[in-house]
Amino acid sequence: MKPFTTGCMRYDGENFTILDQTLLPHQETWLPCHTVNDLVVIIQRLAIRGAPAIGISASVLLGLLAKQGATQTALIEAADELRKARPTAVNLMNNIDQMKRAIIDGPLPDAVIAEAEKLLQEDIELCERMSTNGAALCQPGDKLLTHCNTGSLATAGLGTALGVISKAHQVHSNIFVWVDETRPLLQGGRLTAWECNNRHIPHKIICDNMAAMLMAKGDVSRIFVGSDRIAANGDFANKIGTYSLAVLAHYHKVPFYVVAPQTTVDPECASGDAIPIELRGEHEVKGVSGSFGECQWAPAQSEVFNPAFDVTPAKLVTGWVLDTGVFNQDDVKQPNWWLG
Ligand SMILES: CSC[C@H]1O[C@H](OP(=O)(O)O)[C@H](O)[C@@H]1O
Repeated sequence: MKPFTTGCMRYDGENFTILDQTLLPHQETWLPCHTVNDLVVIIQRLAIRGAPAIGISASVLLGLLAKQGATQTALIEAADELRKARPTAVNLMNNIDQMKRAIIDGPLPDAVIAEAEKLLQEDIELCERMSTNGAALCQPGDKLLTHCNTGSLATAGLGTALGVISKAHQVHSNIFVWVDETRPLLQGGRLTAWECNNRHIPHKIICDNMAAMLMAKGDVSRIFVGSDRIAANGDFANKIGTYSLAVLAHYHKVPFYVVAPQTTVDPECASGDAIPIELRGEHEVKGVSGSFGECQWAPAQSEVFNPAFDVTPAKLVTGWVLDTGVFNQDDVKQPNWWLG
């Protein structure tokens, strides 16, 4: 496998390492990833997160295991184990299923390594295309708003929604973005803010509960969010808090766009009702832990509900920005709309 570097993972020809996103923005630590168990733990504690990024990381590890001489049986077992690491982001399952076809069809190891390299390069190209498609929707002086993190920490390329915002910043003057901090794990306030600073994109971090007031004041031109799984009818799952943002946008007539590669569409999901929603640990809601310290502020005896995602119905979406084009509510009523 050829050496590569992305915003969140790298392979130098010897070692596969992954940037520990739980420690950003104050600490940049690259974690060694040698085994399936290494990667499952890294994915489940969100050291790597973001639908395309977790799919690519699993594909790369399978390519490296094949390079090291793993048998077809061992590779299939590894693929099945990785496929279960998180339940909502369909890119993980799609990537693993493509890798399994290469493992079965062979020849080993070349076909498996080639498939992993193809998926990596494909995601880079998909990011470029959807970012360009989305930036064309923006105007000079736009005040954009985004939720969670959807940049190079969540993909192998420029990003999805943050890719659009980055491209808009490159092609239009005076682009500004409100960055939802995104409770409970602060992917926006920690990771998107870090990426905006790296990309010199003017921005301000807001608490999630401040978006409504900004829309009421007319201070939000349009909203771009990512997705972990898009159903065939256009409903989509994304980080918790996306649905409430969509309801607010609908009420305040702010254009609301979901940005994703076509690999995030799940034809097997007829509607958002069929998308599995990951429930996570109570410690994430009751306090914080990371490079910024450890504090559990909530009463220990209190119980918690911590869904990692929610589902936004298609009727609240202005447009679906994919690498294959920008689709409206009439488009998503057609079969296979996502293919363009
Ligand atoms: C470009 S996919 C990013 C997507 O993934 C995030 O969830 P998590 O941080 O739990 O992996 C969030 O839903 C983003 O929109």
